[in-house]
Amino acid sequence: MTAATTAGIPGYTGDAQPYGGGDTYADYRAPEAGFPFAHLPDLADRRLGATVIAANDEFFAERENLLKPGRPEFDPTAFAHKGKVMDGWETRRRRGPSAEHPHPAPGDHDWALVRLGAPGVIRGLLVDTAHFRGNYPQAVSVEATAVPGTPSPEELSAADVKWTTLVPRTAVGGHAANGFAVTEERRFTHLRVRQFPDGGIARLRVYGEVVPDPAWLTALGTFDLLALENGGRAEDASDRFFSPPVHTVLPGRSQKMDEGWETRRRRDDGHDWLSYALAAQGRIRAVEIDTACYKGNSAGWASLAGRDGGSGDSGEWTELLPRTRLQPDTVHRFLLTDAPAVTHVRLDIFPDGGVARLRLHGSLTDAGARHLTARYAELG
Ligand SMILES: NC(=O)NC(NC(N)=O)C(=O)[O-]
Repeated sequence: MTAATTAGIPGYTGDAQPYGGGDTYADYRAPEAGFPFAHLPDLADRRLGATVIAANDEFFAERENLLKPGRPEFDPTAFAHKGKVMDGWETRRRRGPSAEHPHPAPGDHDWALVRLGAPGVIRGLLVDTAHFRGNYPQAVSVEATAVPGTPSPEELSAADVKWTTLVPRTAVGGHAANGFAVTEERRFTHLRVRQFPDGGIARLRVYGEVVPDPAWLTALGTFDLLALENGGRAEDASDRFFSPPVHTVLPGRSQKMDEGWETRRRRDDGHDWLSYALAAQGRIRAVEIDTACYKGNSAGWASLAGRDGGSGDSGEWTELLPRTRLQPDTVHRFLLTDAPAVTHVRLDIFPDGGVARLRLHGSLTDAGARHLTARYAELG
């Protein structure tokens, strides 16, 4: 069944049909228009260092599957000692206390604790029950908290930890993309996911905006002003055909071609581009343009421009790096002298192709540091 929920996001409930062969996603329930928050980074991305630090039960399938990249898969022939092999987090069936009371109590549930890879403001959640057709949870809830440092599961479970409810106990559907809009304007570090009374969830995605710790960035002094983990954002692009722009600001280097940003082959006389917001106003001193793994399809040339104060069509673009030849599968390094203070940059590539990473090493201006500090305080 499908019921309308908040923000026009469909709410799914009820079983999916038993798998009857063929395309395992043929009857998967998901909104055709996608989710209004799915363009945002996943704060629970393993590539940012997120992890499922604990769960009370993972009898059929391990909790870590919740954050695996990529789509959950289903092999109808795969069985192991514990039962059906499932690509998700799945707990055993709960039983009541006696023959007279064989069913779980109303409040019985399983839980998992998730540390976000980059703390931030959460705008939306996906509780994906793909392939859990008759063994998905009847309902789920999601809570969030902000605990500094690296708390243990025991510390997170302490009575004095304040949890904020993002999703109250809500019925979900089997083999469905159960999405929830979140309106809590707070910076969070950890989530607690509960499934009532038990069952399986394939993936958890936590879409939002990274809010870095200004004290850490100030202590660093010089850092990558564009890195997602530092609060940088890929805002818009001319093309996302093969892989998304956010890849260019992820940690580490690409190991495969699809781990960067690659546009389709242009058949006109135009060129592709990507626009970004820095963590805050800063001065860039060193630029890295990495075309790792793009050997026959690297961007041919690239230029970089910056503006101060606002994205969109306001403000003047200032050239930071003129149009420069790029080599395939190469880290290019450029030093900038006396670059102006900017809040946004634009990477233009000619005519098309791939860029794996863009790194903009520099420092926050005083105004940039003040902006970050104020936002950090405002978000509690
Ligand atoms: N057919 C099943 O999937 N059974 C059980 N689950 C697994 N993974 O075996 C269960 O109890 O939900």
